[in-house]
Amino acid sequence: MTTDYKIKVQNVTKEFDLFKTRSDQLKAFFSITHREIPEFWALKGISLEVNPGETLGLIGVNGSGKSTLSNIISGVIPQTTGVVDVRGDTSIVAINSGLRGQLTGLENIRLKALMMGMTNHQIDDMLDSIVAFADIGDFVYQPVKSYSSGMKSRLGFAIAVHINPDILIIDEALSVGDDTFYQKCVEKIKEFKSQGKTIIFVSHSLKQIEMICDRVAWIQYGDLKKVGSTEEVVSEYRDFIKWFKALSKKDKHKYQTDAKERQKAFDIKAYQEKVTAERQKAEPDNNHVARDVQKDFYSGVISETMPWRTRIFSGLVAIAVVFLMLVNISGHSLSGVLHQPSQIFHPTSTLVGPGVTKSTK
Ligand SMILES: Nc1ncnc2c1ncn2[C@@H]1O[C@H](COP(=O)(O)OP(=O)(O)OP(=O)(O)O)[C@@H](O)[C@H]1O
Repeated sequence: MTTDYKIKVQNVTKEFDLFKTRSDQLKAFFSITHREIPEFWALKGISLEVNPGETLGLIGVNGSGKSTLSNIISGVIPQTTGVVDVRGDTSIVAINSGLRGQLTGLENIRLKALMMGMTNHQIDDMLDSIVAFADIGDFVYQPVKSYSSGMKSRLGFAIAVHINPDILIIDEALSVGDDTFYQKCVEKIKEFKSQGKTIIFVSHSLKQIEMICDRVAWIQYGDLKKVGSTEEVVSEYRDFIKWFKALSKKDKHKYQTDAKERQKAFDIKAYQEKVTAERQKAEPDNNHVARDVQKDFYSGVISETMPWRTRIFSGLVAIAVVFLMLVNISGHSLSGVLHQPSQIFHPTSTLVGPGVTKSTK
């Protein structure tokens, strides 16, 4: 791995819990161990780098993990383990992400630009240009939830290119627009490339990949199958698609089911041990390899479950709140109850009617 990368992804995994109900999700959040919930590993340890000014294509069959990886790189979702080092602002254009359905097109433009640190004055200056690029007419005044996927894509792309990010991530956004819009986007992407910007381009269209990308990463059911020159990787991927298409319906189903089963059965501890062993081999004099790998795996990660200390603290706060409520209801002073705790069960007065109390003493 080099040091002058724009994006580095190292040993990145992503686990999704396959909850059946909302209450299962809530229980798992508070429980000490929630491993009885089925796991699904959308990414099983991806390592790659993107160089400054490079356009990297992401290809792979449906459900292979392309969107998960691009969402992690753009900070939309956290990784489960691994290092994600992104040197610059990212802007992601995806068919179904980034825009708030309740807000109008104009409000979305303002929100996204404000989130990127622009001032209202700067936003006013470029508003007309964004609206003209999106070319969605009066729909710009309507809530985004009423847009077609092509319109969402147009608006998303228009916003993303105008806020001028260092890194542009395009996830299938060109596949839903019409030809005129597609050409406009391609021109803009070329302009970005000539300005030396870094682009990650996710697409099922190998023609688009070949036209736009300098290198390609092929993601296959959570693994990085191959990364290399566009020509080489696309050619190998085409061979795979040809082979897959030639399978019988039953064999296709088996191939996909086996891959998904492996994603469910993925053992993160075994993977960490494998990475540790490999690094130890590469760095025989390093006595702290296990510690370094543990740090790389978990230090940059935001836990989606409540950490132990937070659980204990939240529990103590909840007990204190209930205790103070009971003291208040009992009518005794806090010091009195602390002195003689049984007082909490003997209120000083009882309620006999609306706003009327009767002393029990
Ligand atoms: N929130 C989630 N909960 C559970 N599983 C998820 C979640 N998001 C994604 N997945 C699963 O993770 C895997 C990877 O999904 P992802 O959307 O990254 O694939 P993709 O390569 O972008 O697919 P496509 O080409 O169809 O867009 C899929 O099996 C998907 O079902």
